[in-house]
Amino acid sequence: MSNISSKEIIIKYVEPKNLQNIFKKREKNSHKGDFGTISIIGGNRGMEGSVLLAARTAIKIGSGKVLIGFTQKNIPITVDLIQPELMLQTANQILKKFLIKIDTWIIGCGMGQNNISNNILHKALSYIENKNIVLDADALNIISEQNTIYKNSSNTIIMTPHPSEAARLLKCTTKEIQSNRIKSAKKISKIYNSWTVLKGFETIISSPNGDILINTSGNPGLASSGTGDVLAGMIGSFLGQSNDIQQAISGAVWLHGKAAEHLASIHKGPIGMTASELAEAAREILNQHSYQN
Ligand SMILES: NC(=O)C1=CN([C@@H]2O[C@H](COP(=O)(O)OP(=O)(O)OC[C@H]3O[C@@H](n4cnc5c(N)ncnc54)[C@H](O)[C@@H]3O)[C@@H](O)[C@H]2O)[C@@H](O)CC1
Ligand SMILES: Nc1ncnc2c1ncn2[C@@H]1O[C@H](COP(=O)(O)OP(=O)(O)O)[C@@H](O)[C@H]1O
Repeated sequence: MSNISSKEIIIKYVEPKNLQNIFKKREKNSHKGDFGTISIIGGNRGMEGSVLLAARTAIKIGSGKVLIGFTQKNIPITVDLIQPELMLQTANQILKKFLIKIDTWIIGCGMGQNNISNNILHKALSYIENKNIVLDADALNIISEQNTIYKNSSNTIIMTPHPSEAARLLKCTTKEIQSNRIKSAKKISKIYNSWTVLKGFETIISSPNGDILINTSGNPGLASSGTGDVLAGMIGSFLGQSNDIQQAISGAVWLHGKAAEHLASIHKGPIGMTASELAEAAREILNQHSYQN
């Protein structure tokens, strides 16, 4: 990785040559159990698209099995006709029936901040043990109001705030976050004992102990609804496929940006690029990089 030293920190940049635990060929005798069982919790009324985007992405970039747990009383749809591979449940059913089968959780996409989502987040964070949990969107908004929510967790927590969500977590303004993005990401990691992915132009990744990686792939085509859900799906999917947490997170962030660059190169962006197209492009680039030699 290329290093740029400043007085206090060494900044490293995400580079594909350092992502070999993620971009790799599959063993000939592999089976779906090798590639993770992911559950995505969220999708309140009117925001079902958010979990669908994350889940469709996770399966497209290689997860073995993907379940959605809607934060609603009943499932709003019984099958996703675009991606019928997905298993659809309510969040409560997932926590009751599938808890020990799931190795990676993504919680928060379109989850809302009502009683049901609050209750589900509390349950999930107290029931899940020794797993990877990606906390996105409304999970972060809820936590920012009640930050004692997961004290002493045995789980590895990955927080993926955009600048305004980061501002809510740190109780400051979005402008303050943007004026020192590295410091903000490190601070979130320290306070919440988490990996932090501070999204936006040049996404910052901070490890729980404050090591920093910066990603430079991407373009303004990503400034569009649902691209964050796609990123959450990618991070969760790679976490389910590898034990290398740093590579799983940085690989997802890099691939997300690279997919946007690919779409722009074939004139499907940056203007009008959609989150759904991003997942398709990411699959193409992932296969190219994994099978290039
Ligand atoms: N299809 C769906 O159902 C979708 C649902 N979504 C859900 O909608 C809910 C609201 O999320 P939103 O993120 O829209 O609303 P928020 O109010 O959390 O944040 C939106 C605002 O954050 C600021 N912001 C974001 N990125 C920034 C950047 N890079 N630099 C500076 N400022 C930035 C901007 O002011 C922006 O208007 C969440 O539950 C989310 O998961 C979204 O994920 C979009 C897609
Ligand atoms: N100008 C930009 N350059 C690079 N990446 C961007 C840019 N704008 C947005 N992104 C990326 O797009 C994604 C947007 O995520 P988010 O704000 O959570 O969207 P949503 O809530 O609509 O899903 C993040 O990964 C962010 O880093």
